[in-house]
Amino acid sequence: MSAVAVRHAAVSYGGREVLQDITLDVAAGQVVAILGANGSGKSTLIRAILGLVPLRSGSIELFGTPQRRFRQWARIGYVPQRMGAGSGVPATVGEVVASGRLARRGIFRPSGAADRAAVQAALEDVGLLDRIGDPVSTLSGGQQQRTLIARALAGQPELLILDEPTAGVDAASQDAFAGALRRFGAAGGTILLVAHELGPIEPLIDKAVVVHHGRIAYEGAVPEPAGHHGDPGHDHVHPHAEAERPAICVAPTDRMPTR
Ligand SMILES: Nc1ncnc2c1ncn2[C@@H]1O[C@H](COP(=O)(O)OP(=O)(O)OP(=O)(O)O)[C@@H](O)[C@H]1O
Repeated sequence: MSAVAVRHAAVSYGGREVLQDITLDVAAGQVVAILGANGSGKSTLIRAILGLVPLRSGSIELFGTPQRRFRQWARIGYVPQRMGAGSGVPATVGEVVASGRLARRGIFRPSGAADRAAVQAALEDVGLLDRIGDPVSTLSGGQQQRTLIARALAGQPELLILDEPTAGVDAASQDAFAGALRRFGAAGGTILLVAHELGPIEPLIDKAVVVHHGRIAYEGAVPEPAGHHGDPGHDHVHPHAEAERPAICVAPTDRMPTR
């Protein structure tokens, strides 16, 4: 079964078409990365899947249910593009992560042992359990981002949707993040993420989808970033899994090949 099934979806902002004819499947248990240049429509696609922006045409199903009838939002954990939780909110790390339990337990029921255990497990997973009582504002940007990932994990979702979760974060946070995703995937979780640079999560990716000017330009194995690999000084420190991998543009500086 598909966790996410998008069919011929189009999205417009104020009459300007931003996504056109998007068809995409994320199978249960799959790890799918959405790549593409700035402004290509990646975040809009994620927001459409989450029901945050309306479709102009086409359809989306979540776990086999048409999105407009889907109510089981606790099955989905969402990590937004930028940290908002630390800016001006005097909450502790533990409180932010505990807010990820709300959809699961209902807002009027006090948190119980299961909630506290889930919060602790999620913080341990991202390597921040020792910061549980600290104000979020005292954490680094990467640690704040890990807090948001822990918040999503604490809800024990089946599908994690992440929008550029590691953009600009330090290497330690990237590694902690990759470890948490690896464990989530190994336990059967489904992951859909927008990424600019895959970094340590590249080995986890089952399918890459490149969005270009609002359309899906490529779907398949993780592409080589065009324009860097061929450089004479390029340092080949990572293994190449297959002899032939498609070279396609994923960075804003890359140019699409003309067809
Ligand atoms: N709320 C909005 N209203 C109007 N236009 C928008 C809105 N959000 C995004 N856009 C436009 O839609 C296009 C796609 O934006 P989107 O954020 O989906 O791209 P992206 O691929 O996620 O880019 P980035 O990598 O910079 O986040 C851009 O041209 C953007 O300016």
